Amino acid sequence: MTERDAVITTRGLVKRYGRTRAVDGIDLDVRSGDVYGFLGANGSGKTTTVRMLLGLVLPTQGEVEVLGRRMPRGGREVLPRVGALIEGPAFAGHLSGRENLSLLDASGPGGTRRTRRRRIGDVLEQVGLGGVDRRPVRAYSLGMRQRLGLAGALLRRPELLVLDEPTNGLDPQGIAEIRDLLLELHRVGTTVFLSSHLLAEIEQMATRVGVLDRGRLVLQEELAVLTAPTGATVVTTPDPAAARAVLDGRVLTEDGHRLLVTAADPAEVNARLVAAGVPVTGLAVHRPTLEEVVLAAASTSADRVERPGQGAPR
Ligand SMILES: Nc1ncnc2c1ncn2[C@@H]1O[C@H](COP(=O)(O)OP(=O)(O)OP(=O)(O)O)[C@@H](O)[C@H]1O
Repeated sequence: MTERDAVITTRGLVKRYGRTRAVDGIDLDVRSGDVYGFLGANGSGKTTTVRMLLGLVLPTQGEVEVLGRRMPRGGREVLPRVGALIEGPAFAGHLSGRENLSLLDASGPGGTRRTRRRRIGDVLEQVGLGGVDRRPVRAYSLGMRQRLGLAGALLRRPELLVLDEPTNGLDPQGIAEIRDLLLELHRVGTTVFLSSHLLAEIEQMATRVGVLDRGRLVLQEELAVLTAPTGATVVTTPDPAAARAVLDGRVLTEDGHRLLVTAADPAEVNARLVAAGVPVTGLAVHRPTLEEVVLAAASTSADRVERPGQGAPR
């Protein structure tokens, strides 16, 4: 793969609050075209990191570079090119979504007045709030506020989106819509930095993953590399004992009718079993799931990030 431009780089980034090391020496490497999934349990330091990236919190130690500029010094130049959504975006409750976006655009740098109306209309449509844009924000659900926050992040058509738990408060349909929207923005060239405590969300969206565990980055790698074939084949058979006899010593694990076999080529395993008269009902190249990878990297963090079908580990 060719080296893509660095979009976010941190070196030895630390944030201490009294005796708490909220962020403990992390080296982030986010490149142009990534959907970077920043995975960590609640309290692992994601929000503190995001705030430092945007120059909202000063690091205790270490360096941050965003779009080639040191932060927070380069903020005036960099921030107009970045769309950000951080926990619980603040809006004026008595104003409509459209009015809030208008205020937001007028107060920040780079929001040309001439194009404001059109840009606001576009982003409200994009996040699915086109029909309710005149309702006061105090009548919005949490999910609608989250969408409005995302609309605010998109107003300047940013090169980089930095989103802290963007699907918080959304129902499954809302989550799927935001996922599709982010993937579409990524497709047209936006780099996305996405923090989440949801393994499934990161696995579905990210091209590159960073795992934060109690302030430390315990894993950072392309998702495709993390979940690359392991060189084993998963065989499903109604007669595991017979399969085990035929495959003589190559069975790594057996789980009911499912065997994990040392063999990179499922066809070869199939041919041997079928030749010996052992029925085969399923064959697949084995790949680890993100959950397994996270577990191997740091058991403590995997215990604490939320897996599919679990409640939030607070
Ligand atoms: N302003 C602050 N003062 C003191 N401690 C703080 C402050 N902000 C964060 N912390 C502490 O730093 C640690 C990391 O918090 P942070 O909010 O960054 O985690 P997080 O991964 O974003 O979690 P969540 O998803 O719950 O927000 C926590 O122990 C938190 O209590």
